[in-house]
Amino acid sequence: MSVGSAAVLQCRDLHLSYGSTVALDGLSLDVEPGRMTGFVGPNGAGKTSTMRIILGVLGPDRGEVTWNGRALGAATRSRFGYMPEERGLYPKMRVADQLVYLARLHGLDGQQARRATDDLLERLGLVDRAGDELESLSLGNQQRVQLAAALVHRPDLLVLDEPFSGLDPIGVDVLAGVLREEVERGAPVLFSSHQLELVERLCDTVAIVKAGRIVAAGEVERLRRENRRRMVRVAIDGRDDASWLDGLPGAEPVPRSDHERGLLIALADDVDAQAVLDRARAAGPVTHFSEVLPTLAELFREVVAETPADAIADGGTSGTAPRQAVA
Ligand SMILES: Nc1ncnc2c1ncn2[C@@H]1O[C@H](COP(=O)(O)OP(=O)(O)OP(=O)(O)O)[C@@H](O)[C@H]1O
Repeated sequence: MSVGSAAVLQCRDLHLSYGSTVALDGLSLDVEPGRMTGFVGPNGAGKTSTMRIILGVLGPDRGEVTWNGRALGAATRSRFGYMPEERGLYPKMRVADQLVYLARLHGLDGQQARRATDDLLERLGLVDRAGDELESLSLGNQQRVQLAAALVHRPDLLVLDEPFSGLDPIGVDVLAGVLREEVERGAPVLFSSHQLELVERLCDTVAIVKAGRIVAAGEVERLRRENRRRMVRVAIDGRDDASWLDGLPGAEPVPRSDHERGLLIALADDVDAQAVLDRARAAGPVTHFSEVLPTLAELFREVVAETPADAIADGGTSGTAPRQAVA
């Protein structure tokens, strides 16, 4: 993966095994300032392991993590905010007390801790739950408290393991809004998720991991544009059929996964989209013609499917290079 020159956090060539299971096999990842980075990959690909290494919960067998070019130490890590996969707050403790306590552990004085807590309860829509025991809250609200716990010391970086899992759409919007504010404040966010539509909507940058290594990384828009599969959408007034494409090699109708009007057509590399437009115009009045980019979910399926599944089994010599990295 090429190095984003502005990256504040860099994971370089991380290797990690649990006994005979290889979890990370040369994973390199950049987190850049001012960006929300989505960390996606199939189950067991290595996302949680990477995040644990960033936070120092685990040490890698090989490789390193740097912050502004320097090896990570405990002092720097204490400035990170972490939302672990296994949520770890005190079930019987009241929400506000818990946040104040965590803020104090991070070195805030009583007044600062109270102010930070009140501010987060407000931003996360939890003011009226402040005095309740954590375990009495719904899972979605407990998740909001978890995020508050990661934020209470105004961290320099946020690392969040599946922060959106199980949230309803309003909860998603609340968390997403707070994360966006954090990025704007100056704390880059790295979060893992299996909700690819959400990642596409929220993230500036995405890193796709498979079998312990990054198989595609970069700006979401750029990855979608640089995907090899070109498609156009064409609507012709009064025609639903695709027979007007007959005899144009390399232009194939594809099943639609949405409810947009018109015909979706995949183009081979050597097919000029204008040739398709010319055909369409000859067939009737064209009411719509546009380029269609693959969704992140489609891109994910493609890069995950095409990367050799034996990348780990052979000790890492046959891995595919990342498709694209942030320049
Ligand atoms: N404590 C452990 N002991 C043994 N193997 C482990 C342990 N933790 C993770 N693994 C293995 O390491 C690999 C990477 O796991 P990891 O949890 O990092 O993946 P992940 O991408 O976060 O997965 P998911 O999306 O399912 O949460 C998997 O093969 C997993 O089974």
